[in-house]
Amino acid sequence: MSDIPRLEIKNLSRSFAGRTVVDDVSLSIMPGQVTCLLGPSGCGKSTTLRMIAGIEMQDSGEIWSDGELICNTVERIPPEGRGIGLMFQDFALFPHLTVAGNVAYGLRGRRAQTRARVEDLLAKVGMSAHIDRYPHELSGGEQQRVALARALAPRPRIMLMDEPFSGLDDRLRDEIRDETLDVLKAEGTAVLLVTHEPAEAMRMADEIALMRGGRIVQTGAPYNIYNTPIDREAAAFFSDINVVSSTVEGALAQTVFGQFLVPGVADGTKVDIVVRPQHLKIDFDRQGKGPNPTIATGTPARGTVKRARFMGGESLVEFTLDDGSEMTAVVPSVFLPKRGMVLWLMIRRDRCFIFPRPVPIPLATEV
Ligand SMILES: Nc1ncnc2c1ncn2[C@@H]1O[C@H](COP(=O)(O)OP(=O)(O)OP(=O)(O)O)[C@@H](O)[C@H]1O
Repeated sequence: MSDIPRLEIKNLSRSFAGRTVVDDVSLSIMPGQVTCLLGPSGCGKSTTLRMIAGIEMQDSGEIWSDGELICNTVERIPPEGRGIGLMFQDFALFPHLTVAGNVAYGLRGRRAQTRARVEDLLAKVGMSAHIDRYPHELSGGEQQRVALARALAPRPRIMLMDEPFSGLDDRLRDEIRDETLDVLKAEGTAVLLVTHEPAEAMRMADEIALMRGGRIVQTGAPYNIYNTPIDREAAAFFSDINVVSSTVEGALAQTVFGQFLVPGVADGTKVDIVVRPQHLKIDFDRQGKGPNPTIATGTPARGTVKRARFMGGESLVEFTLDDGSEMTAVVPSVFLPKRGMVLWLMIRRDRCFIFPRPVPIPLATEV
C-alpha cells in the first residue's frame, strides 16, 4: 500500500476581518481512513472543510492529494476538479429526479455503466427497492442514504462531511453512521468528517483531530485521545469530569484522596487532578470508617449522597465530600443510594490525569 496520503493539508490559515479562525492547521488522511475534526462550535472546523473543498481560499498553507498539489496561495485546482465529494447537513436531493436520477446526476459515460454504478451503490446503502421513487416518497434516513450514494457515485478520492447526520433521530443516526462507514471503507475513500459531538467522532473515526480556537490541539485514535487528553479542557470535552485541586510540595500533591506523585513539577505549582465519573470507586461506610487505602485507589474520602439518578444502565450519584467539595460518580444501576447516605469514594489512580494549571498571562500594563 502506498504511504502517500490521500489528503494532506499543510499549515492552513484563514482570517476574517483580522481575526484568525483557522490557525496553522495540518493533517493527513490515508485512503480508506476516517478522520474526525472535532471541536466546539465556532472553532473553525467548517472553514477548514470549505478551504479543502475549494469554496473558501486560504490565506496561507497548501492542500495536497495523492502527492499532487491541489491548492496553495498561487496555484489552485477549481472545486469540481479536486475529486472531492461533499456531504453536508442540509444535503438536498433534486426533487424532480428519481432516486436513480439523483445518484446518476454527476456521472458521465455509457448508460449501461452508469446504471450499473447506480445499482451497485444503491445496493450498498440498502436502497435498491426504492430506485424509482422520488425524494418526497422517502423518509429522512432514506434520503440520507441516497445522498450518500449520490456523493459517492463519481468515486471521489476524498469525502468531506459536515455534521451530515445531525438531522436524524438517535436510533436512525447510529444505524446510518455505521452503514455509511462500511460503504466509505469499501470504496477506499479518505474521509474528513466535521462534528462537535464527541460520541459521533468516537464512533466514526480512525483518528480524531481535536480543534480549539482555530488550532488542532491533539490528534490520535479515539482510544488514545480519550485516555490521554493533553489538558483539562480536552478531558472535559469527552465527558463530565471531577477535578481535585492541590498545590505541589516536594513533588507531591496532597488531597483528600491522599498523595499524588508529580515528579518534575515545581513546588508551589497548582495542579488539577482530573477523573471521569466512571473512574471513581465507591464503597460502604463501616461504622465511620472506609475501606483500607490501596496502591490502586489511594486513600478513600468520605462523601454524603446529594442526589442519585437512575439512568438505565447506570446510576449517576452526586456527592458532597467532608471538605465541602462535590464529586459525581457513575455506578451500575443496580445501586441507587438514597440522599444523605454516607459512602466512601476512591480515585482509580490508573485512570486519573494530573495537569499543572496554566499560569495566567498578565494583562499588558501601560508604561
Ligand atoms: N465568511 C465569514 N466571514 C466572517 N467570519 C466568518 C466567516 N465564516 C466563518 N466565520 C467565523 O469564523 C469562525 C469559525 O467558523 P466555522 O464555521 O469554521 O466554525 P465551526 O467550528 O464549523 O462551527 P460550527 O460547529 O458552529 O459550525 C466563527 O466565529 C465564524 O463566525
